[in-house]
Amino acid sequence: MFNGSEKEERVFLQKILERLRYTLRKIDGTISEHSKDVQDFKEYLWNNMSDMDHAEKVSVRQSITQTAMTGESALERKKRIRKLIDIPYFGRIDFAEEDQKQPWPIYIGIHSFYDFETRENLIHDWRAPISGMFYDYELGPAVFKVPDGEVEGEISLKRQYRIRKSTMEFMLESSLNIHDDVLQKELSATSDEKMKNIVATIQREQNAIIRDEDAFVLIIQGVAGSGKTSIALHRIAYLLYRFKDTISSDNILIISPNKVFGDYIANVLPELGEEKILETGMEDIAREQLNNKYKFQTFFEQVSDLVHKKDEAFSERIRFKATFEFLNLLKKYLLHIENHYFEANDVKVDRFFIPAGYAEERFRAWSRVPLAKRFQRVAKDIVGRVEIMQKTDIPKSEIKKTETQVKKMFRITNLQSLYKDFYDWLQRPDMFKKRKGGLEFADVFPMVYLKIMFEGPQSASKIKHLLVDEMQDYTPVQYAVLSKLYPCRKTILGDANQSVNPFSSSKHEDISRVFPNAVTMKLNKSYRSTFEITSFAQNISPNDELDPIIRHGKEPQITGVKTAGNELGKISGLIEEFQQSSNQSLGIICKNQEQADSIHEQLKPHHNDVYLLNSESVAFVNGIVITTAHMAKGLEFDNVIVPHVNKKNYNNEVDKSMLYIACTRAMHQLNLTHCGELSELLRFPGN
Ligand SMILES: Nc1ncnc2c1ncn2[C@@H]1O[C@H](COP(=O)(O)OP(=O)(O)OP(=O)(O)O)[C@@H](O)[C@H]1O
Repeated sequence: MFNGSEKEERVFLQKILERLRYTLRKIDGTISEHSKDVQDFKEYLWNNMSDMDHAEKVSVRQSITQTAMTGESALERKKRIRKLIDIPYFGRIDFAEEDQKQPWPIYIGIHSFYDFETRENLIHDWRAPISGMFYDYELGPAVFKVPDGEVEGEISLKRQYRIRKSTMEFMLESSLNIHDDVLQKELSATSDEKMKNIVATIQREQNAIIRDEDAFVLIIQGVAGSGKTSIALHRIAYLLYRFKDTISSDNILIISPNKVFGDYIANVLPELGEEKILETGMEDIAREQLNNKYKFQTFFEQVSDLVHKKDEAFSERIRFKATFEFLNLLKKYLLHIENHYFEANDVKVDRFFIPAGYAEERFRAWSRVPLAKRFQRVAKDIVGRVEIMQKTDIPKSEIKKTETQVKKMFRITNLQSLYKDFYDWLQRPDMFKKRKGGLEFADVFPMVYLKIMFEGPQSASKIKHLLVDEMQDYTPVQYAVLSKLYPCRKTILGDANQSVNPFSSSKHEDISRVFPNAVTMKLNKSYRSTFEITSFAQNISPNDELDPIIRHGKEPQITGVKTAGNELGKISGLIEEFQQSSNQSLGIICKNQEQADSIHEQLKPHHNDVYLLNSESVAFVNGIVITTAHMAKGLEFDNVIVPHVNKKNYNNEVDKSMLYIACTRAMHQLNLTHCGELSELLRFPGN
């Protein structure tokens, strides 16, 4: 067998490293040659400019561009080879096609490595079709796809390696549960500053999602810690590889909940050798679509208001606008205004008169054009007709006047008045309430939707794939807006159990109603937390489908104390314990920002390295972080402390969501503290 023993594998690794280093030296040589060539061309151009004709100058400039481009791609290759020198590969399968006797070893890494001198493909990219078998099969029969069908064969060996800084730390021979052993090691490690790639341990059900090429809209419903975000980013890397001729990183947009989350995940794609992708948030989209004309409450503020005060009417308005039925009402209203709000009149401009009937006929004829755009078209038709009749051109000023007259035939054209009118038409004027600081957040997207449908979207988008994370926090109207703005392929992921606003959360079934052809895939295995933490969180918000990974750790601890001072003392003690441990990150996760601010103020004098994360923050930091459940969504910490879990602080549906999110952020250790009676939400056997 090729490289049968571990000793042979270690020798082979050295050989591969040698080839990689040799290639790196060659690339370095090429790069300096190219930069010298560019320099020479430039000097030549400079010195001979006056004697050269136009064609000659163009030709030299083209050579400069060409050489510079070749130099850049050499630089790109250099980056990849450097990464491979650190970790050349992480897996191997030996595969024999059906009619072959001898299996053929396939080493799998983050990138491929083709040795141009020996003409051998020494390392295969994890995204190559053949590498897919590493994730999908154990020993025995296996299949992979090729452009004209499938190749069947047999896997006779499967190995995993952990190589770091060019040194093999361990190598594991495949038996049925080997995959689990390596996975367990990865999951037990302490957290990193940024989300990391998981190429070496992608699980079969995750691989199916990463490599899915059929679904136009793919919805991933996954339990907390099931790898949704990781998988979605690996999927993007896969799509960029698979469709490199038609899609590049600037054709992909991710909608993420906040800047901290964006920063936290920003490293995954570059680690996988791809460029960063564009990122935006729902509020930015709304601001752009509304041309920055309207002030509005942010989603964060809406959730804060909900957490702070009980205002049944406010909750009811949110609930009402978060249903699929509400989206249908908006659609019906648009139909209603199209049919009833245009009252054609005779057009009388300085030199001409056109009867109302013609304006009416033209308005109906343009039925495929958004209402607001039709005014211009109708005016143009009217002017065109007059020009034919009068055999003369109509001056611009009269065209403008015609347009104004046509526009006036529509009962309401101001967006905000139209939006208000919608509630009058519904006979629910109580559902629209203006607040001091601008629109309520629940009104923002219905208004954006109305605007897009009334006026048409701002501009055609270059986005070819849209990624929506934390899907549970967006309403059907928000999805309808996304579908109008980005009529491209989509991957939408989230968890209905982790909504920060249960009054306006969406389940995958709700989202499927907006995208009827969407394919839903589920991830039920939870990887982030120890079995003990996952079981604890399950008691707060049970989910029968959740399948926890069996990795054991300390039982979560709830500590009740007599005074607020004692609670702070307990938290301080836990911080010291953490500082003496090997763990890297500690999240102190509060219910709302005031509580986070207050704990921060009180802890600061004793611990100068605590960092407050709020909605203004733009970057994630490792270490001791004090934040809210809302901000912590999507993030993870080695240790988590949830303070103030008393009856008064955690008692309703919103609180339950916050508590669940907070607890599921913990990877290895979870502590909860309270002063006063323990919250009912935590009264389950064992507490
Ligand atoms: N196949 C895997 N191999 C190694 N680690 C994994 C794997 N799948 C998930 N993980 C780890 O599990 C943790 C959770 O992953 P991720 O944050 O992507 O999950 P999520 O479903 O988006 O979580 P949540 O919804 O709770 O925020 C991360 O530490 C990730 O590295």
